[in-house]
Amino acid sequence: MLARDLPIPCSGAGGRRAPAAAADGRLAGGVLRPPWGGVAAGVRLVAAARPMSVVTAAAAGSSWDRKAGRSEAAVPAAAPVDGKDDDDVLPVLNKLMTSTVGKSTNIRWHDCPVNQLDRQKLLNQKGCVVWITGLSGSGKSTLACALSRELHSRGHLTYVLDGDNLRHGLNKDLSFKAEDRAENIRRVGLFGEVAKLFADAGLICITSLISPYKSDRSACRKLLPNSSFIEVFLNVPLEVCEERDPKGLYKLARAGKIKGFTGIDDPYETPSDCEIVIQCKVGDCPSPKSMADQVVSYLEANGFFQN
Ligand SMILES: Nc1ncnc2c1ncn2[C@@H]1O[C@H](COP(=O)(O)OS(=O)(=O)O)[C@@H](OP(=O)(O)O)[C@H]1O
Ligand SMILES: Nc1ncnc2c1ncn2[C@@H]1O[C@H](COP(=O)(O)OP(=O)(O)O)[C@@H](O)[C@H]1O
Repeated sequence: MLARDLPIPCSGAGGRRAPAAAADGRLAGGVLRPPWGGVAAGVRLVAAARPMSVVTAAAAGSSWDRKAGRSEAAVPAAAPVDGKDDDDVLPVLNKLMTSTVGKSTNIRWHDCPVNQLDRQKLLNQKGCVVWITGLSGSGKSTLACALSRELHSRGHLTYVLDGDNLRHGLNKDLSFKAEDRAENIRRVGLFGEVAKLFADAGLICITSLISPYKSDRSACRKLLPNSSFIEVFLNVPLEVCEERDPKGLYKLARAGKIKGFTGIDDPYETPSDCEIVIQCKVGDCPSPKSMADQVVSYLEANGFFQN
């Protein structure tokens, strides 16, 4: 089969450069192709900036650090292609552009011409993650729902990822041991597995998980672009949560029937660098609506409702 007959993927490493994207440089890392779809003679193959750990371009002698790959267009370049026929060149280029990420070998990142900025313009908002953390019973789910209702009524697209709900599906294989809690958080936030994907889609993603460990929360924060991780600490005293005890879990934990319950015989590490603290005292707790308004004000003041 001739190279010109090969299907052209969305864009990126193997794709045709879309005129609009080429004009504003968005696909600066894509392969420049002549109209018939081959690789233009003399054009150096440049890998698009994308999150991958190591590019297995052994022949080109390059490796690619994940962080560097994200911030600038690294160039694990192909050998010069001059003088080669399409049929010889494309398989070589394809091989050079595959990578190994974790246990996934020979994979390739595909960029599409519609990017996060385009989606944000469409939605008239900036994608972000509002990460609500606090003890069981502190009101995380209530705040998440109130916030999403408030934002929805103002015309903003949101999606709620609730710890309890996720444990009904995606995370149902995980217990409450420290390593499983960490994995729970990792799937939702770390490596952008879920929350980051939603933020990248341009949505205001609201997560409500106990997320008791600082290290797990800050690992999630590091993954998201500057300022798009907004940590909201529901600072509700244990005695208030225990008094509420809507699921009867504190009672069971106190009776020793649930082991490793957060706040009872498992730690909750209080956030020290969060964007928003919602304070609740015994007998004096803001209403769900006013908690939601506090978050909305933050988003407004920090430009999340502009594209
Ligand atoms: N041992 C133990 N400790 C804490 N919580 C427990 C435990 N066992 C079950 N549950 C119920 O699970 C909900 C918390 O799930 P999360 O995914 O948010 O927890 S974590 O972030 O992984 O720590 C939590 O829901 P919320 O009350 O909504 O926080 C509890 O209902
Ligand atoms: N701001 C609030 N004031 C009074 N009660 C609240 C408030 N927020 C939540 N609650 C109540 O506290 C209990 C726990 O709330 P929930 O949202 O399920 O907490 P979490 O998701 O943190 O476990 C529920 O019975 C809820 O109605």
